[in-house]
Amino acid sequence: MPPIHTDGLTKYYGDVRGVEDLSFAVEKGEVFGFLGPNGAGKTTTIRTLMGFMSPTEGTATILDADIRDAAALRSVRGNVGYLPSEPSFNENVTGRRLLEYHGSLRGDVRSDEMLELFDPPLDRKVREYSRGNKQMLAIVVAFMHDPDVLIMDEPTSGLDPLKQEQLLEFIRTEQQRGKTFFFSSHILSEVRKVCDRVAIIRDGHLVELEDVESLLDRSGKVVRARLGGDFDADSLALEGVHDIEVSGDASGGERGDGHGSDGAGSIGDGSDTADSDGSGDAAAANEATSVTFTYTGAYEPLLEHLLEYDIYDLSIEEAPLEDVFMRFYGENPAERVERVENGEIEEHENGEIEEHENGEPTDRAEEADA
Ligand SMILES: Nc1ncnc2c1ncn2[C@@H]1O[C@H](COP(=O)(O)OP(=O)(O)OP(=O)(O)O)[C@@H](O)[C@H]1O
Repeated sequence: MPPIHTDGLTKYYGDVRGVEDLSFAVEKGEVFGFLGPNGAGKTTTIRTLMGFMSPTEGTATILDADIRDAAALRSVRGNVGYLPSEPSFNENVTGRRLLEYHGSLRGDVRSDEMLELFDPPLDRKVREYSRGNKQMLAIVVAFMHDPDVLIMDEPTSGLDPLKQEQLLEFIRTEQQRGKTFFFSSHILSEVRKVCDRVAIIRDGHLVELEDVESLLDRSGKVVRARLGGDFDADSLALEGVHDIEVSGDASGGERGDGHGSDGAGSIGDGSDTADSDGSGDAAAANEATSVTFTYTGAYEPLLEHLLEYDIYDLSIEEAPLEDVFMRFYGENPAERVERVENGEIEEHENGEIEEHENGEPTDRAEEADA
């Protein structure tokens, strides 16, 4: 049995859905990312997995212990590390005292080693701790008994960028020692650095489960450029370019990078673009165009194309997770299920949606099938 396995895991808070019908397995030695926007159900899943709440339906196992069986779960706790989303400790004792206490519960194999990487001020009382200090203390507590399975809820939150990077690096090293990680995040970039596979949860439903490389290939990059020269927006219709927005801009910098300025408009929507700032002929030589788009292809053809212009600024970043959701899962999954049940749409195995009219496939859908 995989170290973590869920089977139809469902948790409702009264009438409020936390998560519904989650089924997945986390394999030994895997770093498994659990991704979703705020309120998607990440914490609910983790707290249910840890046995802090009973599932409404379905179940899960951790190291073969059924989470509904408190005694079984207790027997494996010593081999599970847990990092909550908002660590709460007894505020009136020192960090050192807390480590001694947790060491007495589950053992302390490596707190000294951990403290070299994550170093909260141990002799101060926890109530004096900053958010980042508390997070570091919680990380030491999660790892100090050297568990085989680590369950972590947004583990980098509260850490400064250097410590965030150290934690991700530490996770990679621990994975090589055969440790299994299940961690939630809403930050795609950190997930891509360490995870083998990701599950994406939205509105309590699992909407995707795939390896990270495939997800990133599909999610694309956000490209922002400020280009000089005689910019022709239509020429950007390269394969893999989506959601183009352009705006006129003055290259002297008075108007910032122009992103999101009043002049913004989509190609084809009839809005004025390169000249929208009305800067006139005198400024023409200094005129720049800001362009933002999503790109899913190889870099070379894109860069070759952009090099036809003077490039004042260029940034290529991963698409925010929210954009990934909108691109691939723009519809609320629960509504989608309802529409399938009502015969309004049909969902094919390749993920394509076929629209029906009055319960019948449209001509367009039939053509697509042919
Ligand atoms: N104690 C609770 N009582 C009632 N509803 C709750 C409770 N905890 C969570 N919920 C609801 O369950 C859903 C999932 O919340 P959850 O906290 O699991 O999401 P999350 O993905 O962890 O979000 P975030 O990234 O903001 O921490 C939300 O609709 C939330 O409002």
